[in-house]
Amino acid sequence: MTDCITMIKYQGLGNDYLVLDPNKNRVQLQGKKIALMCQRGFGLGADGVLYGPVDINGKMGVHIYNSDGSEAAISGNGVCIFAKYLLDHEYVKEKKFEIKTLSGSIEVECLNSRATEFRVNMGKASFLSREIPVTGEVREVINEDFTFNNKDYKATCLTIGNPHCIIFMDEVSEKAARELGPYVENADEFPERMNLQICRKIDTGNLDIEIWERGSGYTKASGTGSCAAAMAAYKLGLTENRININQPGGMIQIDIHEDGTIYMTGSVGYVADMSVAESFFS
Ligand SMILES: N[C@H](CCC[C@H](N)C(=O)O)C(=O)O
Repeated sequence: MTDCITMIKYQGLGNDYLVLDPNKNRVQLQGKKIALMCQRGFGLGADGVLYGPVDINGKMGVHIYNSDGSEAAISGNGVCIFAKYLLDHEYVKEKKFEIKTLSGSIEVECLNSRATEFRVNMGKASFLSREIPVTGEVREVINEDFTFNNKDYKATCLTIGNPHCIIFMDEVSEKAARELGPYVENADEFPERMNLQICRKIDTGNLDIEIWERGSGYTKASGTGSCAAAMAAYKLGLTENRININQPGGMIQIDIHEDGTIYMTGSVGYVADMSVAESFFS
């Protein structure tokens, strides 16, 4: 029997990823193969692929891919899932360690013995247009007028290492996210495309969000999306600095520190070891 390729599926509040470890499989990853693997009809079904551990600037790191095969600099749920993988497979033994991503070194802390709860230092956000990026003169993109699909919206945009557009609405639903998401993701104002979170304030400690991810479409949860929604609400003076972000897959707690550092607390679960057909890689 030919060497089978194993991928391990995990999920973070229903935001599911396949981990492909190059130390355990001799494979070459290409974008279109990732997209095929992630398909829920012809493939294994996932919101993305985590390829690692690999060496990134001399540190243990992970490459993060969306289900369309595009590479993302950061994923909050992805980092929590990869941290669990590293602990489950004894790449690390400490409870606190760093994972290198294209957006930098991310400090993670495992909060329980089953390695299902993690606290992640997601760094600081920036609302600066040239960093997100958003076209036009350099400014902070706060409560700005945009037109998507011929409708007018007020949006706040920021980067958490990946770009996010936050729109507060009275109706936050899967339907609304699916309708608006593709227009925001691919708007001309966003040269590197865009993740969308539509939000409703419940009170100064709770937001409801629905998500349309750049490169993955509708998902049940988003770590960076939760950080972005919380940071936008806090910047707009709508919330305290500890905010529960309620989303279809569950709740992610966000803490914003005095210096602007954002911490997220997320939960992840192991789903399955999968033996994958060679045809996905040939
Ligand atoms: N689709 C995102 C990356 C994954 C974000 C989300 N799954 C998370 O948990 O942060 C992007 O292209 O920037």
